[in-house]
Amino acid sequence: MAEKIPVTVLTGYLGAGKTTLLNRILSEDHGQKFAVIVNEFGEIGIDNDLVIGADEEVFEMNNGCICCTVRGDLIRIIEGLLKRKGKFDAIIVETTGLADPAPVAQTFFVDADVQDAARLDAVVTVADAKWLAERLKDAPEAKNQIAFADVIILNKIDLVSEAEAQEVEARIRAINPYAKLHKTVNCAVPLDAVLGRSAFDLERILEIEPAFLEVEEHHDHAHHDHGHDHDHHDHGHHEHVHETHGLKHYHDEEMQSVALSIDGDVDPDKFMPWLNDYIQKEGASILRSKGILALKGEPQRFVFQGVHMILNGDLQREWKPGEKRVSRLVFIGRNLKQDEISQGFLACAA
Ligand SMILES: Nc1nc2c(ncn2[C@@H]2O[C@H](COP(=O)(O)OP(=O)(O)OP(=O)(O)O)[C@@H](O)[C@H]2O)c(=O)[nH]1
Repeated sequence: MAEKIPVTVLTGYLGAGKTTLLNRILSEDHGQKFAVIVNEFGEIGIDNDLVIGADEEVFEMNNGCICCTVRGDLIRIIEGLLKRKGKFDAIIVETTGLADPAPVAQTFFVDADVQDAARLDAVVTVADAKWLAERLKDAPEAKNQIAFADVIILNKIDLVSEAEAQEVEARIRAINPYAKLHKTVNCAVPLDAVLGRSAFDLERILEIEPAFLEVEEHHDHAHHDHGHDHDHHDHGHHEHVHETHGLKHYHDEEMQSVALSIDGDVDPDKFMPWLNDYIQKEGASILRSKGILALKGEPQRFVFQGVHMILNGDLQREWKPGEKRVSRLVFIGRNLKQDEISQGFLACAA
């Protein structure tokens, strides 16, 4: 039988550094050809544009709720890829920061065609050394991502003290004592630390999730009410738990995204102060912000990203001839003031 294509699932909470790691993998001189599948939260495909070489083999899945639709989508995309077998040495799936990695990992164990041709190589979780401890308190997905990891990249070590780094590592170890852990700045790890691990250990996952392989037989993805037991628990912070295929998925209902787009340029003298002020003021509830903007009079695209109050942005490549100059922005966070954000941004139009 032909060798199965290895699949690496890249997960990690919002802003931890998944795209940074992905770009590192893709830009290294490895002589391999990867297919990249990106799932994102928010309505506008910004992540896709931030991935190096995004012009070629990047497949996007734009679903809010990964647990309900992703498996069908993922299976469809992977089946398409597998038909082109021989063209790829490996597949990398980057999940949204809010994803529970379980249903993604499940795909490789429950769909017969996928199972025949592809194997899950490893779940790689990028964790933000500065924010992980907070997220473990309020975001159940963050905990699941750690629990499911075969490899943990404890990133942004530059933002914490030695003692804080040890503390966060201890918290990780309390959840997942087995994963290989690398402490990094900008996800600087050797490629073989994340790829070709043959590390996804089903035995261990079954210890965490005994129901992992219990799947409903006649699952109909086209049908909206497809037999999930929506099991609502009130733990005080509006999380709810889906019992899907015998497996629990957590959702955080306070988490929202606001995606905005201006058909044209923004005025940098208005936009920059607005963005900086707003992020300083509301950064506690804005987990993640990103944008690609056309600044008036500027031939290059301005790209910014933020995690809470920390923002960074720079001019990247030029707008291509024929490429439409649009200004797009996404904020992801808790209890966002949608109207305020929208009015503030629209007022920056040039
Ligand atoms: N200080 C510091 N910043 C980092 C490090 N790694 C990444 N960043 C920055 O953190 C921000 C988020 O990084 P991304 O790689 O986009 O994170 P992500 O996990 O892909 O984010 P989402 O796709 O929104 O979930 C960017 O502004 C990076 O430049 C690091 O080690 N130290």
